[in-house]
Amino acid sequence: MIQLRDVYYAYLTEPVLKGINLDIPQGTITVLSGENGSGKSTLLKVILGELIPQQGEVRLMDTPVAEMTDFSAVSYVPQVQVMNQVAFKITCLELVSLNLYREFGFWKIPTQAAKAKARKQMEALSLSEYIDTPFNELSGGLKQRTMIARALVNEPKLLILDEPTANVDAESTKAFLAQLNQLKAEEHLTIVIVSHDLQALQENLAIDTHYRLRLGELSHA
Ligand SMILES: Nc1ncnc2c1ncn2[C@@H]1O[C@H](COP(=O)(O)OP(=O)(O)OP(=O)(O)O)[C@@H](O)[C@H]1O
Repeated sequence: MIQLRDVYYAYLTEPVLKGINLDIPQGTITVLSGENGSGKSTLLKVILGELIPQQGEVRLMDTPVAEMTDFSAVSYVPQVQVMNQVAFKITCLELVSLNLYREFGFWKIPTQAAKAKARKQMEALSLSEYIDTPFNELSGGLKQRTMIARALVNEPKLLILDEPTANVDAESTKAFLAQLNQLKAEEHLTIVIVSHDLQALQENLAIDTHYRLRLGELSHA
């Protein structure tokens, strides 16, 4: 699903990523940890083709990422801050439905079918009571969960999560990680998680591989 070969990336002169090799098979859960500033977000951006490495090769779903035009099978949820707001008034259901825009048809507005799918996805993440709530009024944890519902609604093959349990209480974290296990087992979803919350992950998540990024190099944790 993801392959990196000898990848170097530098913003300025000193490389942040120094010869990264990585193989992530389909249907696995990979955890990526490392100190603040160790390059985790940079690595995610390289995997997603947002940053082009100066050296090395990045392949997503057997295609060089630089040649990919259709990213519909890839969902990325950046870290959500409590202060994150969307610029216009929108309910959670509308926000989740918007990620089905490929199905909107001629009028380019969410269809009833898209809304029904979004509703089902929100229910699966225990968000039923927030369907009509304006997104900007939610707490950080609920915003995070709504963004994850949005990421899952178009049935991706690859889900990349940056600090998904930050600002989320212990009980919701546990429920959310159980859902990730289920998505791996039932949908064969490939999941990559950047996290500091290692104890919760190790206790509740069916992790296949845990890598640590340190001084620009990746090793098994
Ligand atoms: N746009 C940029 N321009 C220059 N340097 C940058 C830029 N973005 C990040 N860096 C530097 O690259 C290094 C890695 O940053 P990155 O955000 O990838 O780390 P991180 O492990 O994700 O950190 P955190 O855990 O704090 O999110 C840091 O030294 C950071 O200051």
